[in-house]
Amino acid sequence: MQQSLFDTGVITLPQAELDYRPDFLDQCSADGLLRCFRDSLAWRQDHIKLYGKVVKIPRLQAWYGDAGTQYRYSGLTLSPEHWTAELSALKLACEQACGQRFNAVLANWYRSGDDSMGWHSDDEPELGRNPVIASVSLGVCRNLDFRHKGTGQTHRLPLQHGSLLIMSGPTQSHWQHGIAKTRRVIGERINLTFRYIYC
Ligand SMILES: O=C(O)CCC(=O)C(=O)O
Ligand SMILES: [Fe+2]
Repeated sequence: MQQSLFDTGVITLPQAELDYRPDFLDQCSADGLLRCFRDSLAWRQDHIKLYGKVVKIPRLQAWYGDAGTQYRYSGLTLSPEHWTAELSALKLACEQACGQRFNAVLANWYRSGDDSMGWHSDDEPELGRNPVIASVSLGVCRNLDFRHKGTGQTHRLPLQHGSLLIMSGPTQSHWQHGIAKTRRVIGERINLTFRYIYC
């Protein structure tokens, strides 16, 4: 872990609090965690209902957390798997970087440029007001796009292997974010968003 108290990367957008730390993990730790999470997490192919049709979510996901932390998303409810040693260690590093506790993590595995995540805000009631979300990226660089709900302003943030993005304050109230598909032939990426769920 390479971050220090002075190594901050604030991104200035209206009505958002974003702090991007590209060097959160050293190369060797990031490589090891990518392999470890890909091979050992309880990946699932979930389905959601979209305009009355059941469709595959365009990525694999896994939900880990303390007992009682449930993940609700588009009519889907996931119960948490038990923390693994590697996830717990990464959670601790995120807690130290953010100065706050987390009790759950959503892992997303984008197997290729064909996998994506649609526009959304992490604003479910169980996250509380102005949630702090710590997002760790491993694998190929993908763009996280932001779109302001009122003005339509957009901002593109490439998320590097081993980076940490902290979203906090009013970000989720005023902005949506998503990962677009890309036609470039690219490899895989795993993203982990650590959250605090009120339950
Ligand atoms: O893959 C990413 O960087 C975004 C993940 C995300 O927005 C989420 O898990 O809510
Ligand atoms: Fe999100």
